Amino acid sequence: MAAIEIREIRKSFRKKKAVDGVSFTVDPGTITGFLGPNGAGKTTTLRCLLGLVRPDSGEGLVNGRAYTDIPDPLTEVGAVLEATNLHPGRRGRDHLRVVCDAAGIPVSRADEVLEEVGLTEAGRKRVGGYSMGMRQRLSLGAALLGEPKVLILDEPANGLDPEGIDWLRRFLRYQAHERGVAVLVSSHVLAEVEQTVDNVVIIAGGRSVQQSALAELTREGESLHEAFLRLTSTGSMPMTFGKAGADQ
Ligand SMILES: Nc1ncnc2c1ncn2[C@@H]1O[C@H](COP(=O)(O)OP(=O)(O)OP(=O)(O)O)[C@@H](O)[C@H]1O
Repeated sequence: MAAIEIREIRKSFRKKKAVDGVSFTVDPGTITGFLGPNGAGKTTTLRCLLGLVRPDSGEGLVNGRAYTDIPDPLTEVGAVLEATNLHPGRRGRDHLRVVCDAAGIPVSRADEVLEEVGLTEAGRKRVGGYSMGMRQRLSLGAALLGEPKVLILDEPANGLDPEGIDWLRRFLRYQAHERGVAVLVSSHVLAEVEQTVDNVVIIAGGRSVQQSALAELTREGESLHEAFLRLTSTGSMPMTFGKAGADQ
């Protein structure tokens, strides 16, 4: 059974179609990059999967169940959609301990996880003083508390410096390939995605335009960046700048 299954999800906001029939699966032990231009419908799809938005039709399943039907979701699914809902006055370590308490997870996991995400020292400081990269890592840490076998991450590389990005790549590969976790990760950092993922799902305008192994997509020598532009480009971005461009 697939660890994550998206079945024909459709969602409109007012009359605008945000997601228009997206389907794909993610198997245990694999990393799938979920890619698409701005506004393609990635976050909406992930929010439907996590029960935060009700799709108009279709469904998202984790281990064969809707997220909202999972009794102890943190032990089955780790999700980070945005790293902003952190209390600025709370210390990083306390944030994790509060999550443990609420989820019935032993608080000793907080220190283990701080070490895993490289925040052992910083865990004693208040989150208000964290950089964006530190917030990302703390949010990722919170997602790991229940030792889930499914990870769903929306733009986890946002705000990470090169060392942080390198760490994230090794971390995701460890989770998938050593621990057997199913990882679904959206990203715009294609050079990084290319070095990290096993499979790609590319959507544009709410519809799937590619689902395959990364190796299959780039088999003809095309980079992921080139393939992405070929599959998703609308030609709506200006190609020239300044006066010369304006005159043409
Ligand atoms: N709550 C909402 N209300 C109205 N429109 C929304 C809402 N959420 C998303 N949309 C619209 O749905 C479309 C898809 O948005 P979504 O955030 O899912 O795209 P995305 O692929 O995650 O984009 P990005 O890469 O820019 O984060 C966009 O046109 C967006 O404006």
